[in-house]
Order: sequence, then structure tokens, then C-alpha cells
Amino acid sequence: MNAQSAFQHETKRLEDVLGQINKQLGKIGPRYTGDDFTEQMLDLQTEQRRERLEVSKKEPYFGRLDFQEDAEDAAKPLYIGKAGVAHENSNDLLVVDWRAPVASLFYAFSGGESPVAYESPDGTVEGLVHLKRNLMVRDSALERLVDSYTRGQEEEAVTDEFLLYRLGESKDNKLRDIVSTIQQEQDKIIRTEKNKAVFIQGVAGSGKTTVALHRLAFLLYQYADRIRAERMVIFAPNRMFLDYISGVLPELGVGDILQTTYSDWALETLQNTVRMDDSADALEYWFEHPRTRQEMEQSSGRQKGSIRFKEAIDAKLREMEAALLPTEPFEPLPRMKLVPGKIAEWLATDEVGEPIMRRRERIISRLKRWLESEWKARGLTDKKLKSQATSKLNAYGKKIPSYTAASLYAAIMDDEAVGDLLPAKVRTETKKRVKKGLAAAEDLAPLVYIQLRLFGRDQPAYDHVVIDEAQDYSPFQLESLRLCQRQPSMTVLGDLQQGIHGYAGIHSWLELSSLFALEDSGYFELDRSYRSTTEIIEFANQVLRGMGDGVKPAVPVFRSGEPVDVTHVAETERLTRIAQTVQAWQQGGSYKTIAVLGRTAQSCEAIGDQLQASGITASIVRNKQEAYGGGITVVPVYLAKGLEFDAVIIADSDADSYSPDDAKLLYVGCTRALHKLELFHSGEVTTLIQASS
Ligand SMILES: Nc1ncnc2c1ncn2[C@@H]1O[C@H](COP(=O)(O)OP(=O)(O)OP(=O)(O)O)[C@@H](O)[C@H]1O
Repeated sequence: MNAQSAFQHETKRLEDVLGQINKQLGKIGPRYTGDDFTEQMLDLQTEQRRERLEVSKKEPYFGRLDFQEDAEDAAKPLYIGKAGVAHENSNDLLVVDWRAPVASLFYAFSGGESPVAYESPDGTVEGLVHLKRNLMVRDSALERLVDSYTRGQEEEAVTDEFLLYRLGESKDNKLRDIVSTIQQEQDKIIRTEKNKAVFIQGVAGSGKTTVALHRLAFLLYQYADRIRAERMVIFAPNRMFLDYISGVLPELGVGDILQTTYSDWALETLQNTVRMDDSADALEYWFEHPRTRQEMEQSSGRQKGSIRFKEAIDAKLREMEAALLPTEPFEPLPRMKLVPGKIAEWLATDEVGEPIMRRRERIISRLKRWLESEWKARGLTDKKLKSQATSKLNAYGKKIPSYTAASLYAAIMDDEAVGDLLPAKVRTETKKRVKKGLAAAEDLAPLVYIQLRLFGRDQPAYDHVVIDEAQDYSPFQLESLRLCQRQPSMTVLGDLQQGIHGYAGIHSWLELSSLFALEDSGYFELDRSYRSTTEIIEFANQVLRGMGDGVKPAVPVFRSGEPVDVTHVAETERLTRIAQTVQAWQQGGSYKTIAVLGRTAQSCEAIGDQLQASGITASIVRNKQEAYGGGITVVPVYLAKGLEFDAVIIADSDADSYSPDDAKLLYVGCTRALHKLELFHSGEVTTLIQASS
């Protein structure tokens, strides 16, 4: 079939499928508004089906794979789309859901005559691929068709035209789904089985965040009977980032997944018994003033996030539990006595796995029950005696100490075992802070851990946990989340080369993965970067080399663009030149999103003022910002992590702003750009760039 007749054939098929979809939509009646529960449930299902059909109506599918399962049968065309659509009168599928096992062939197949296989619920299915076709449907019309494989035809080295087309597009203020162009190495991660803690080390722009979100959609489809969206949670570094990624899951037809930050989650888990101490703001401390790598290494955050610190807390908890019961007997009335050994026996045998303070409550209830049964056995009715015994019970109960997470944490600061880990000054400050009901970010994991050990959590266990930018997590933070699951099912993703929060995060994935048994965890690496042009990636890779040995450069998908410019300007002209550049880019009309990245929040304020004076509408991103609106943005480089912009200006690439220790920070800045990157400096340029030019 030549290209023209293939196009006609596909156009006809598309019309048929759209006709079917419209017919099915037309048959869905009005919504049920009555009180009957069963009817309400049915209505909900119908509504979900209607929503899926509406999505399918715009772009029913994006790919076709002709697969021959049996040598006797002809190859069967499978059309793959965001949601499956069944034929109205049969079990035939008009569109196969991208998450279905057979659809994995579409993503995994990269050519060749050999048989291929996929895993179905009934076992391995083997067969031959006859055709792999990409179809671009926009607003219900077929726009483009590209065959990347036809059996029996000489293979040309086709670069993935669709992928390049997608990557060349301008971006708005939200991350998008990539179902039509998921790459083989990404698909493998997305389809990894549920009961694993999957660690993903990926270079900047390799699609980690995107892949993790697609994995959630896959898990919900594949394990629909076992997991629920309401019991899944995504952790992201800040609320602005959550806003930025908020479009992907709805695009994939997934709702109701909790999306939060570790600190918000921790405060809630602590039932808001503590508040954040604003005077201990880590971003302000570490990024607004020059700090050395050594300072980061020795920070209290790294110590408090370590497993050694957790072990010290475990020891304290054991000690507290061992000393929980009074040593004297419980004697509510003369000749009515319960020896401590008996009470200890109850504690040792009752609900052993339960949180400690819950067991304390149980012991007190059991003492009460014991007292009441003694009264009964002795036929005691005297109210005065009873009240006397009750007072004794209350007094005895008070001797069994009750702790809150904060009170125990404060007590731990006096413990000798902690003395080795934390300097006296840190311990005193921590104790003072916690006693006032305040916590710094570094206190949250220990506090949550203690809370969970003392009281547990009044919520169902999480079915799946996603942690983005996990290189900034401490082992203790991960441990606190692990406690909220019955079995490990996590997607933990990040890039050690972007680990700018060295005062809190990890140096090696082993620090986190060693919390899991080997068979419960998996490790993947993503080396290809999809975000930026080859020029930008190569420039950023040079900056990366400033980190020293052992760095892993990103591999570009071949997409050439404009050169990276490093421009020297006089300090007096720097802000004006930045404004002029933004203006020129804006007038050029090629870029929807432009960012100016300043080294500090303070420098961003000055840039923002200059842009405003030049008549440019820009938003300045500040710490704790909730939303990202796209357009022109001025943002401190350390808050830009995870985001991306069509064009980026690094406002101050001077040696004073970026010391050799700041390679990761500058790397983060450079890798935010999709199509254009320009760096300005007015003093000596940072050595990180000198080395690269
Ligand atoms: N297979 C793909 N097809 C099309 N676009 C892709 C693909 N994979 C990634 N991208 C695009 O690459 C960009 C980077 O993706 P994403 O933000 O998920 O990467 P990341 O690894 O989390 O990056 P970073 O670590 O720098 O924050 C996004 O614009 C995303 O849409």
C-alpha cells in the first residue's frame, strides 16, 4: 500500500471509529439524580465511561501495530489509544488501552524480523509484527501518518519523527502526558510489577517525573482490583511543582491521587501538633549566602536524616518501653493487689505489634477491667470504696508515662547516644524549638517516625508511593514513608547530579535502596535526555564535569537548535541587557515560556523590577509559591528544579555567584531550557563555564 492509499484507508477507519464512539455516546442517557445507592454507583460508572469516550473522540488512537499471533491467521491490526474502546455489539476492541499488555509491543518493538513476545495474564504470547504505524489525530482528524516498520521492506534508519515533532513543540505552564511517544527504556519502568520499590536514576530531562506519573496510571489499570487511587500518594519538592505536574494524571484519566510535599504530609501525620519554624528556613540558609560543600556534608540535616540517628531513636524507644510500667504493684484496695510481673506479662503478650502508646491505653483499660471483675467477684457495692479504688487506678495510670512525638524527641536530645551524632549546640537548639511546638525541616522525619511508633496512623496503608526529586530525601524520610505501607510498592526517582540540597539528601542510591530487601527493589537508569536541544545538553554536560570524576553525561536525542550564548556585559548594563533579550525573544514569538534564573531570591527581585520598568509582564517565583503560571518568569535557580521553559537566561553566571562547589546548581539551571539558553556575566565568568568553553 502506498502512502496515499494508506492515508485514505486510515482516514476511513478513523471516521468509522468516530462514528461508533458518537453512537455509543448518544446512547448514554441523562444522569441519575435519585437516592438509590446501586443506581448511583451505576451512574458513576456510566459517567466515567462517558468521560473516556469524550477523550477518545478527540484523539481515539495514536498508533497501530499489526500483530500475527498464529502462523495460520492473518496479522491483526491493533489500534492503541489513551483509553480502550470496545465495539458496541461484540468483544472486539476498536481501540486498545495503551496500558494493556499487548500494547507494550508497540513501545518495545524497534524493528527486525524476529518473533516478539509480551506477557499476558495467561502467559507469554509470541508472534510477528507486520507493521508499526504512528498516527497523529488532532481534533478528530487524521493529520499525519508515519510507518516506522513494515515487514519485508528494507529497514531505513528512521529517527522517531513523532518524537522529534513532540520535543520541538513549545511548552506552556503544565507538564504533559507522553503516551504516544513513550520510549522503550521508559516503558519498562512504567510496567514494572507493583510490589517493588523501584529506584530511578535519570539525567535531567530524561522523563523521570513523567514516567512516574504514567506508572501510576498503569498500576491503576493493571491492578484495578487491588489498588485504589485514594491510597496512592505523590511527593514532590514544593507546591508550585505539584501545580506544574497537575495536568498529567487527569490527561491520563486518573483522579483522586493525593499529591503533597513531605513537610505538608509530615505536619498532617503529626496531627498539626507542631508548626514549621520559619526562622529555620533551609532554603534561605543554604542558598541565599555562599556555603561550601564541606558545610553541607557536616550539616545537622544529614545527621538527623541518617539511619544511625534512627537507630539511636529506636534504642530510646526500646528503653522507654522497657521502663514504661511502674515497679510497684497496683493495690487499689487493701488485699486487692496486682503484682507488676502480671502487668508486664500483659504488656508483653497483648497486641505486640501495636504502637507503644496504644498499648499503654490498652494496659490502662485492662487494669480497669481487672478492677471491675475483682469488685464483682467480691460482691463489692460500697460507692465510697469504689471511688477510692478508681482514684488509685487513675493515679497508677499516671505512673505509666505518656509521651507525644515532640516530648519524646525533646527527651532524646538529652540522650548520650545522640551526643555522638549531634553537636551540643544543635541538640540544645532542637530541644528549645520542639518545646515551643516548632520544627525545622530536618526534624520532621524523626518526629513522624516517633509519632508512627507511638501512635501509628489512623489511615489505610498506602498502596503505592511516588517520591520525586528523591535525591533530596534522607534515608530517615524514606523509612518514615515505608512504615506507611504493608509491602513495598514505591517509585523513587531523582538525579544525584542535581542533588543541590546536599545538606539533607543522599550521595548514593544505596543509602535509600538498602532499606529494602534486594528482591523487593529494582534499579533503573535513564541516560537519554528528551527536554533540551543537543547544544544545550552538551553545554550542560560540560558544566557537569565541574563536579569531578564519575559524572554521567546526558545523551541527547538528536535535536539540533540554536547555540548556547555566554555573554559578558558591564555590571551597569546587565539588567538592561537581560530585559532586552527577554523582549526580543518575546517579540520573536517562538517561545511560550521564558525564564530568567537568578542565583538568589534577592537578585531575582532586582531582575523583576527591571523587567517591570521595561514594560515586561513577568512573575517572580518566591519560596512557598503555590502555582506556576507560565509566560515570563523570574525564579531563583534553586527553585527552578523540576520545571522547564522554552528559553532560559542564567542572569549571573559569574565566578562570584557560582563557585566550583555550585556545579550542580548551575547544571540544574542550564537543563531547564528546551530550545534556547543564554548566560550573562559581568565579572569573571564562573570556572564551571570557563572549563566548558
Ligand atoms: N518519551 C517522551 N516523549 C516525548 N516527550 C518526552 C518523553 N520523555 C520525556 N519527555 C519530555 O521531556 C521533558 C522532561 O521530562 P520530565 O520533566 O519528566 O524529566 P525529568 O527527568 O523529571 O527532568 P528533571 O530531572 O530535569 O526535572 C518533558 O517535557 C517531557 O514531556
